[in-house]
Amino acid sequence: MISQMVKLENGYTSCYCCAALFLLLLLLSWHWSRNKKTGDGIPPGNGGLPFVGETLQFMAAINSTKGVYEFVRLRHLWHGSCFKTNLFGETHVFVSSTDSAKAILNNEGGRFSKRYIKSISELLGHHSLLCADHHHHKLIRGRLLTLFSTDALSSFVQMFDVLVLEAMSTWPCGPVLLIQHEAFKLACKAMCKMLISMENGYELVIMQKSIAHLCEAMLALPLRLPWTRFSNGLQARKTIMEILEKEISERRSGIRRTNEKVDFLQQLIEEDDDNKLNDEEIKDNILTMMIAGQDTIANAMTWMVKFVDENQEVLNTLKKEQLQIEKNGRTRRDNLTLEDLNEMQYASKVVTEALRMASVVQWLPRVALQDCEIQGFKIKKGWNVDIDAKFIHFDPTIYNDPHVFNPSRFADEFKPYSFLAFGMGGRTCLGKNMARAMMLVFLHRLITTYKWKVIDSDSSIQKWALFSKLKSGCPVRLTSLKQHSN
Ligand code: HEM
Repeated sequence: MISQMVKLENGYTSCYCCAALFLLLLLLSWHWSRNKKTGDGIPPGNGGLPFVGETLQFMAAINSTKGVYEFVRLRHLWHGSCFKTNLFGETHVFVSSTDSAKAILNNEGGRFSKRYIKSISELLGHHSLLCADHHHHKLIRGRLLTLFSTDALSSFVQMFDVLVLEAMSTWPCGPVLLIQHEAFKLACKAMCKMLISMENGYELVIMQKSIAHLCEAMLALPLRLPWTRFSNGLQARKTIMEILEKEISERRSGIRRTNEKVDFLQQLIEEDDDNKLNDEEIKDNILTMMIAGQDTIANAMTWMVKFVDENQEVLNTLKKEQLQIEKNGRTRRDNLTLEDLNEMQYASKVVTEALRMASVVQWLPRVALQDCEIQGFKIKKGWNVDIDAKFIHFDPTIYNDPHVFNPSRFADEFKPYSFLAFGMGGRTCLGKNMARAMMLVFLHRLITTYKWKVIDSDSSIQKWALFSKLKSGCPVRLTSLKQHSN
């Protein structure tokens, strides 16, 4: 009995000791990092706990409705415009001046290269344009660039307009409609059609679901247990890879032929250049373009609808322009063209302002390839350097009243490297013209077909979202303009 009590007591004592030791470590680490002087030229910041750094706080932000950027925003408040932290066992420095953005984005391959956290590169694949090292990236980007020609954009605009009109013809007036959901379906359809000519049916539904799971897993802890988000993401990648593999082999064997050789997959398969991409590279990059071009665009469109709804003056100016374009005749009968989009001067500024304020991609991840200095701080080789696009987009020294939605601010030239929604330099978004075109088509059809009201003004952010995403999904009630005018 006594020996049992002694055992129990010993058990309690060791528990207390462990807890006390843990608390002590926590306090020491907190105290050390808070009081750390920056006399050594290293950016200020909290190193966090031994081994895990500030990963737990980062994950807590991802799992909150303030969104992952809250982690970054708070540290800017505590430490200033450039700070250092430790995430997933690696050092990250967040930089936020246009000069540092210029130096880093223009120096691709010299002192800096791109680097995503490991979980992202595993989900996208090692040949993905987004994750490839400098040399490999140059080769793949060269191949993919040819797919994004003006001719391709021109036919994409008409195809996307058809999809938008088709979708809108099913939208109910009266009941609540979630813009986020509709925009995601539209973007998914457009990307699947453009990339692999997949238009309808079961496989498209599987594709939509898999892409959603993959996006959710991007920021998850890379735990391979069967029930984790990360494992679900890996499973989704496997499903997409299998669909692509089947598609490639059917096309190669002649079982399936796309009538028009317009889709991206067919163009990549048929290339007969010495430097053509192999099947693994093709699959990883088709997947990359699907991911790069869906959640981003769906979120950007959703924020745009919210911002415009909240700014009646903008809405009125926009309506005037778009109804005039419609009145000019073409868009009632035919599909929108690239030329029509070029006439949308004000709408184009609305799109740019929505992209600035939404800052869908919040920072641009790079890695330092050698010791260097940024914003007056020493950066060591191997550190991750994240260019904080959102901070720059809301910097009051660059944009007056940055929290006001004011498309007219883009009537003037803007400061170089102050608009980073699509990045800049050698890694600029390949689909940026496509994305802008999609937003213009969507805006034109929405404005000229409906009156709408957003019925939930909540700006909370969706948990676990890689790209800034509205939790509410932007619910709207639509009234048809056409019924009124008929
Ligand atoms: C509103 C929608 C979009 C936004 C905000 C956006 C934003 C971005 C950003 C910030 C980057 C990374 C730049 C960097 O790290 O320096 C990027 C890269 C990329 N985006 Fe987009 N994007 C959008 C739509 C699209 C679309 C529709 C496609 C078409 C398939 C696309 C394809 C790509 C590709 C392939 C890359 C990798 C470029 C490279 O590393 O060379 N994006 N995008």
